[in-house]
Amino acid sequence: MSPLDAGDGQTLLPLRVSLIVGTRPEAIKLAPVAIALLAMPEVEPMIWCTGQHAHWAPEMLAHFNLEPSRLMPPPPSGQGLTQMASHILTQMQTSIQDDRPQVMIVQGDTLSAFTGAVAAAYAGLPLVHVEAGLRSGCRKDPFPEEVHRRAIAAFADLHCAPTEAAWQTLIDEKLSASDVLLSGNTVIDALHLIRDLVPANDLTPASMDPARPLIVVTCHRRENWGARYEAVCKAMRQLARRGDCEVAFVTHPNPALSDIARVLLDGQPRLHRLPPLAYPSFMNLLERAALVLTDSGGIQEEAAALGVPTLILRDTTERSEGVAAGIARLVGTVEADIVSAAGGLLDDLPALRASRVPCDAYGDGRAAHRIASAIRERWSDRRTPVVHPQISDPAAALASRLRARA
Ligand SMILES: CC(=O)N[C@H]1[C@@H](OP(=O)(O)OP(=O)(O)OC[C@H]2O[C@@H](n3ccc(=O)[nH]c3=O)[C@H](O)[C@@H]2O)O[C@H](CO)[C@@H](O)[C@@H]1O
Repeated sequence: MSPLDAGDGQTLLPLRVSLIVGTRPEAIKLAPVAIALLAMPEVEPMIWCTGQHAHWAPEMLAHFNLEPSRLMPPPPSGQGLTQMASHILTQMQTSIQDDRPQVMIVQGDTLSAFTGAVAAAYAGLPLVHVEAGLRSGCRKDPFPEEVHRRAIAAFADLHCAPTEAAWQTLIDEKLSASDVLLSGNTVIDALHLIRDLVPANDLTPASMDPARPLIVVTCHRRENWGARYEAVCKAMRQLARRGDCEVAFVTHPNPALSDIARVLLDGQPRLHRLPPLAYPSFMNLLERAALVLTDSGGIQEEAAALGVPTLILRDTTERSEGVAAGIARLVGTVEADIVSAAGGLLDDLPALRASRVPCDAYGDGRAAHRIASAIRERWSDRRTPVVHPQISDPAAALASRLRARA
């Protein structure tokens, strides 16, 4: 029987599923799900870019040979969370009216994920939450992600937990086990896919000595803006001055950060301020790192999968698996603490290199397949039959025309 055949001679249209992509990490983490759904003839995936990262999100999708089916107009720049949310929510309503999805998917904890969940609830549509069940334990950190995660859990019908701990969190929050899927994190699928799709791309600055251990740094979370960000930059300056390592500080285009970065990072011989990198290039850099310092969620997961020891530039993490496995450690954002933690590791390079053991706590690279299969199984009955135009009785039609002439 064809996947488009209902079995009683009736032809069914594919299930229309919209994937909400707002930011760079959502594009990376939903690309494998879109690819898995595209491989299913019973499903018609549609990627909606909300305009939150208007330029970055489509660019990241392109690395996976994916194109958005809808580009919403970005929220006007310089707006606060409330105005941005209301702009995206209005766009979401128009998109639902025009494209008539039958299931919606959101990922993680961004503003786009949150507004997508609200829009699905208002439209009465089933909602899938990818990367469900992460909790930092502190409602205001990271902000606003932690409140978004908790709110999305209240709207979702299928919760795709990336790890056993996340699965247990959702069960402890009294969700029915039949609505919680232990899928694994799709970022691990993305990492494998990108290695297959794009040739390795080495963007190391010529001034970087490949013989020295490489430290990769990213820092841009909202709660680290201001004095904390300055402290991180100053710590990197101190580490670079040791002269026995190369520091690649991959920056974020937010002017509130890039201005500070330029002032505090430039002019140091072993400290390299790099612009945001394309996903394949960033993965290439991460693979070569001896140590990573980051406040990013996705990078904690990717570094663990690659076995790169990680110092987390935050006071809490919702990704406790890496810490439990010993591949990651929370160091916060106090300058002296960062220098002492990273310096201690660099002082014993053989031990640092020996600790480079890939950790599979975040998934096995098959998360997207599990999620796509669960969606197909759960909501195939929402597919609508093809409506054929009425075939009229030719004799009756002729009789009626003759009657009309008479
Ligand atoms: C701490 C936190 O709340 N983080 C949330 C945030 O992501 P997260 O903190 O991961 O967001 P980032 O902006 O750091 O993006 C990380 C991703 O971008 C890639 N990268 C990074 C730098 C670069 O130059 N080029 C590049 O491609 C990394 O490989 C990684 O895959 O939104 C995600 C999407 O909902 C959620 O899963 C995370 O929980």
